[in-house]
Amino acid sequence: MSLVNQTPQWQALAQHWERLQGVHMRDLFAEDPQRARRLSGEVAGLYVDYSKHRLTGETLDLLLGLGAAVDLPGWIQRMFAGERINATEHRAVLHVALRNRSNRPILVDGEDVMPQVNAVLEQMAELVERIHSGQWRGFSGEPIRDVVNIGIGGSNLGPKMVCEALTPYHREGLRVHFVSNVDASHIAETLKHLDPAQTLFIVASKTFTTQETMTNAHTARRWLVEALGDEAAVAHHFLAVSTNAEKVAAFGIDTDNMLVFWDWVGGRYSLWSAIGLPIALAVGFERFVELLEGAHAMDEHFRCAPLGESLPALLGLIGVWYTDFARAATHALLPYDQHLKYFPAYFQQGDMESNGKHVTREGETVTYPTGPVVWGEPGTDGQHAFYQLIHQGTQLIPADFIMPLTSHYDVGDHHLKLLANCFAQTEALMRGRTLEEARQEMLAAGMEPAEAEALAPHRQFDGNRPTTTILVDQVTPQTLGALIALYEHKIFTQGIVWGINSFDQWGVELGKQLAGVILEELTDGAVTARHDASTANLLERTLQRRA
Ligand SMILES: O=P(O)(O)OC[C@H]1O[C@H](O)[C@H](O)[C@@H](O)[C@@H]1O
Repeated sequence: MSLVNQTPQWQALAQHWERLQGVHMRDLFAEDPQRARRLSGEVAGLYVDYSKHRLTGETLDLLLGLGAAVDLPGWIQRMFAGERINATEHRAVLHVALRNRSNRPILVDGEDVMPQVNAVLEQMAELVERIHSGQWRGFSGEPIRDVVNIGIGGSNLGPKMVCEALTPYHREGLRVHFVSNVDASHIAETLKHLDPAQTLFIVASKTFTTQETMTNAHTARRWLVEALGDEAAVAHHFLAVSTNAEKVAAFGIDTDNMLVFWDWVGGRYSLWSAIGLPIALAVGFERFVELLEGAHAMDEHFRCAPLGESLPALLGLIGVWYTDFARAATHALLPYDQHLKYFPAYFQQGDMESNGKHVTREGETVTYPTGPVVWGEPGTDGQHAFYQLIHQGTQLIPADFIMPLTSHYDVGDHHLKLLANCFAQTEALMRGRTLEEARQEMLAAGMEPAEAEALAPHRQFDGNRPTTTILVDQVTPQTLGALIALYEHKIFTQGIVWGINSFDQWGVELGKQLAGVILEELTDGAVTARHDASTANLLERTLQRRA
């Protein structure tokens, strides 16, 4: 296929964007009292309002036309059918199979993957039960009180984000920790407070070769064996989650203590697999299944709904609208829930590793922007830090506001204040404040006309800044599952429109290779490889100063 920006649908959108300049959302709302109702939808416990966007019915028709032109519906079917759509790695993309609660057969090369998926879920359930009931004992016979997940990237961010998000559901008596960074401080500070006799490590790595994870795993192993005085202790204190049984065995973890997943699960889409074990340990296996159910409900919606009603497809297409036509370079995720604090970081990987690509599936260089920079922090904290730029800066930053209607914490009027702030922000971003309004407000407050005149431009807001609001009644395992799947499919939609492969990540390889070379040089104390002058100088200085 030629580049998507050569299609008539794209050209029509570009012209349409030009025509929409000068149209303010305020006017769109004023013209159409049904706008909020028309441009919102509800699926799997999520209510999504996408009316505060710089778009009209015609925009949506054109975007849907673009989705049809790139055969988005066909690609959705191909993913769900287990086709090897990750062509650079010759892999299917089947995180949806991991949460396929209908158990509908999903075939990869003619073989149904569901029996394997269900078998590992069984294994997880048994393991969780044994650990929770105290049947699983440490080497010296003590029950497990602390679980340390050692993993990085997709083998860390997902379970960490979900464990934090579901804090109100945590079971008593078992604490879950996450160690990811190769910086020694991470593991040292974590282990400092733990009792080896009561600690279980999960070494989580799809490849079981990742430097950071292997380094931390070896450090944990040494710590344990030194404390318990016997190599045999490892079998009682280490589990592995991986696709690579050989490497797990080579590390010294009994493959009986290994949970598998498959090459058709991308690391950043793996929390639904045994990589989610820390979640099941933190909140119980039933809750983990509810998480899967929530995601499955969103999957079914994405698989079956027509594009015009598909919330993930619509959000994806609206994202394309801003990235490619408004040239917005970033996208903010703003959860109004403190326990969703890792949600932006999680989808930073989810989105940026998936759609941070500059060639099409066919290897052609794109001539349009692809994945935006994804970032964010929970509200209301962000309001007092970076929202200024979203309101009055020179960049257009589409933002998602994620808001639970009820809190798990019934404390005074905190939650009403949280809600009020969330809605006020999106209203302010949309409406803005005209120069005249700013002037009149100051005059009404008794300010001298000359000063009001001088200050008005500073206190004027253009508004017309786009936001999506996602409401959930409460953050539960189910609604969280649906929310994560919503974003996963949004990312998929965008990758299809841009014609890129969202499921590989070759961009992280080069740095890894060079790190290997440099590590050898640092270990040997001599710079021997060819480096640019800056790197060579930095390495020399490092060696001198550390000598
Ligand atoms: O699970 P692992 O094989 O250890 O990989 C951990 C992470 O490292 C890689 O560098 C990739 O960029 C990530 O997609 C992956 O999630």
